[in-house]
Amino acid sequence: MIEAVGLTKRYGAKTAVDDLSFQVRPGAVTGFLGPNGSGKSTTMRMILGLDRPTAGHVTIGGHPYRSLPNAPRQVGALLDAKGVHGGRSARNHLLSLAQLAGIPAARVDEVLGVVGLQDVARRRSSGFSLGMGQRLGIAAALLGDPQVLLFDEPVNGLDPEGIHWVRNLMKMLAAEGRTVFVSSHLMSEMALTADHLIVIGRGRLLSDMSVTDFISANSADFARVRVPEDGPEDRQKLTAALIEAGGRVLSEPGGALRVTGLPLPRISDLAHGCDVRLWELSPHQASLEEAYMRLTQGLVDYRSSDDAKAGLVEPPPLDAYGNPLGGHADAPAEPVEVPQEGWYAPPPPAPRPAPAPAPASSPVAEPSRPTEPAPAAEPSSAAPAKEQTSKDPR
Ligand SMILES: Nc1ncnc2c1ncn2[C@@H]1O[C@H](COP(=O)(O)OP(=O)(O)OP(=O)(O)O)[C@@H](O)[C@H]1O
Repeated sequence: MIEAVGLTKRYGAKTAVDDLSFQVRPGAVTGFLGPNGSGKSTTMRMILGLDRPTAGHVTIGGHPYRSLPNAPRQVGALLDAKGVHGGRSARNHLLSLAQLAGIPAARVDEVLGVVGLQDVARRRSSGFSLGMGQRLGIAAALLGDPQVLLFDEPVNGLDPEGIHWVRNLMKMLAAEGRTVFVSSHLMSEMALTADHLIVIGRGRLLSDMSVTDFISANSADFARVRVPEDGPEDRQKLTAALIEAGGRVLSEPGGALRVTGLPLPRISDLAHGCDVRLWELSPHQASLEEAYMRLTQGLVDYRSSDDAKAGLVEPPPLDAYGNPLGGHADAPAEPVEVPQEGWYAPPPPAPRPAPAPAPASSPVAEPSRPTEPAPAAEPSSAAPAKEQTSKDPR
């Protein structure tokens, strides 16, 4: 087990890691997430004794890394796949590491086979592709058959087959009872690989929970509702009914409605009640990416948007019907568009006030949120996914 207590690292005036406490347990893949510059690599370096904490401490199996007897046999790590002597062959690189740690040469050939580099084992690593370099780094981490493994961005540069292979490898290592701690920016990959997540932002702990709990704590389920394309007035009628019943309605690309705050049977009954046929009524859960974006939206140091404050503006307060307080209750019930650029994450579930008696006039849809950042398409969405691009200018 890895245990950090009050771990802090300052570089001059910059606090890279700020009072971080967490445990990484054996038998599970623990994902380590955070925006660029949030302190993931610094934390990993402190775990491995490569950086000295300014305050706090971190141990592996109860000992600081530097006090572990024969550490390479207990802990394996991939921090930087490029940290290889390019003039050496893959085999010689591993052989030199093995000799330093008293690991037999036979193990070198074994791990070369595990990562699929046996055919290029005698080639100089300077000619390796990014993906081959990653495989060599993973081979080095596995060399001592360690119980604790740390991987910093292990799927960087890998093709889909390679990503699939890394995913299965991580899961297999965890299933063998090892501690697997892996950082990544690929949310879709983390959703498939990790059991548990530790999320940091600006060096601080934001979340430490299972993937499932993380998604449900940071996002809300929603229903997708589609009416026949030849019935715009039906769509409007249904939207008004859904809002009046306390639902929140957004318009998706392709004409579907995204509804939160109402269970599926209730939506079905409301459609039946206003005589509107449905072509689709399906349950959806926000993706890990959407939940992650929502949690970290205020803590991104490097953002590609021209407007650094995009997405940080709170929407105006709503009444029980989703109307802006002081808004126009008699405006037509038109659903607001799901934002089309950047990313969109539905809000976490929040208790709604008890609905007041329905006013005679038709309520309006929830107010537009022009400053809310726009959508990461959720897998089954009609629109193609649009990923947020965060750029680290370093
Ligand atoms: N040696 C150093 N000297 C000064 N500042 C540093 C040093 N190492 C890291 N930092 C700063 O500490 C912060 C955290 O950096 P770190 O590399 O740990 O983040 P990260 O989460 O791994 O980022 P990324 O996802 O981009 O790899 C950044 O602001 C970085 O510029």
